[in-house]
Amino acid sequence: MSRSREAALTKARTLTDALPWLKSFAGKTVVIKFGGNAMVDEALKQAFAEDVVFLRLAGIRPVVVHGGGPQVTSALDKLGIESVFTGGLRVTTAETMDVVRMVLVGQVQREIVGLVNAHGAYAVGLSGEDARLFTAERTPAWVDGEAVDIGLVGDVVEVDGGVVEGLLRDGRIPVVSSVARGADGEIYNVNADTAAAALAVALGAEKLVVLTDVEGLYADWPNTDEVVSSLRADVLEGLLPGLSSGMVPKMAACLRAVRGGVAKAHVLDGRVPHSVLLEIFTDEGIGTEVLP
Ligand SMILES: Nc1ncnc2c1ncn2[C@@H]1O[C@H](COP(=O)(O)OP(=O)(O)O)[C@@H](O)[C@H]1O
Ligand SMILES: CC(=O)N[C@@H](CCC(=O)OP(=O)(O)O)C(=O)O
Repeated sequence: MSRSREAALTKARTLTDALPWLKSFAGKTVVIKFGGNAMVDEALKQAFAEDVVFLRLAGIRPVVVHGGGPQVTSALDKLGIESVFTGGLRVTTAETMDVVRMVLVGQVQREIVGLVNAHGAYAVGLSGEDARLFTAERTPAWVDGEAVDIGLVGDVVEVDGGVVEGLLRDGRIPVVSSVARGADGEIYNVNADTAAAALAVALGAEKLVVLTDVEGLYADWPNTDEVVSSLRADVLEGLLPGLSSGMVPKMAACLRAVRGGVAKAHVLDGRVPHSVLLEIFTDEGIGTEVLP
């Protein structure tokens, strides 16, 4: 067989290999959390935008929930405000909250919307405050079994997904920031992994995909030799109290998603270009999957 014919066949096989996945995900909702640390490279950001547009054109309903922790930290640095994290969550004063809202909704969300819309009229940005998408309740951080007050940090206690459902019905790609109104009228800073899980549950999503800046959950952090490729909710629940910082909200979000009816949650390496497409349309065992 000629070399060009062989190359053509390989390409065709790559496309037909995706067929079973295209069939099983058609019409399904997939919530993707785009992490702040996976968001620092221009080429990766563009690859991510291509992936969500690809999903949409393949008949899947992608919903993006974005982070932006590193971007918030750098804005606070410029203002001379120190960033403090407790149990993986940012200690949030009223002054910090103003910056969080400005950076997440006004900067990071706008940038993702722009990247996606380079491909067509798809992305619509929303804050969790819009149409009361999220209602939050002030939450402490938990350190060694003790509750520690961390200011205006909220957990999502109610989701009104109507606005997102409406956008999906119109063929749009919702891009959601993790800022939420409290039932008390206060505005809260919600960790983006937590917000993504709450939204995935409320929308009855098929899958929650969490992009980050490591290969997945390392079995023996800070040793990075072994990535846990698959774990069940009950096992994860046992591991959670022993996990360190950044992974705590992430793995707790995966647990919340699968316990809330999402078929599978996945932590992926956002540094790998097109990791979302690889996860959804191929058999590659990448990252860490969490099953109910
Ligand atoms: N067991 C673990 N496996 C992988 N990463 C871990 C683990 N424990 C802590 N981490 C840290 O968690 C970080 C990811 O969390 P975070 O920085 O909040 O990510 P993101 O900005 O993507 O939400 C990793 O970069 C790593 O430093
Ligand atoms: C309460 C809390 O910690 N909120 C986060 C919200 C952004 C976020 O979660 O961004 P990443 O996903 O990039 O970490 C923060 O202020 O950094």
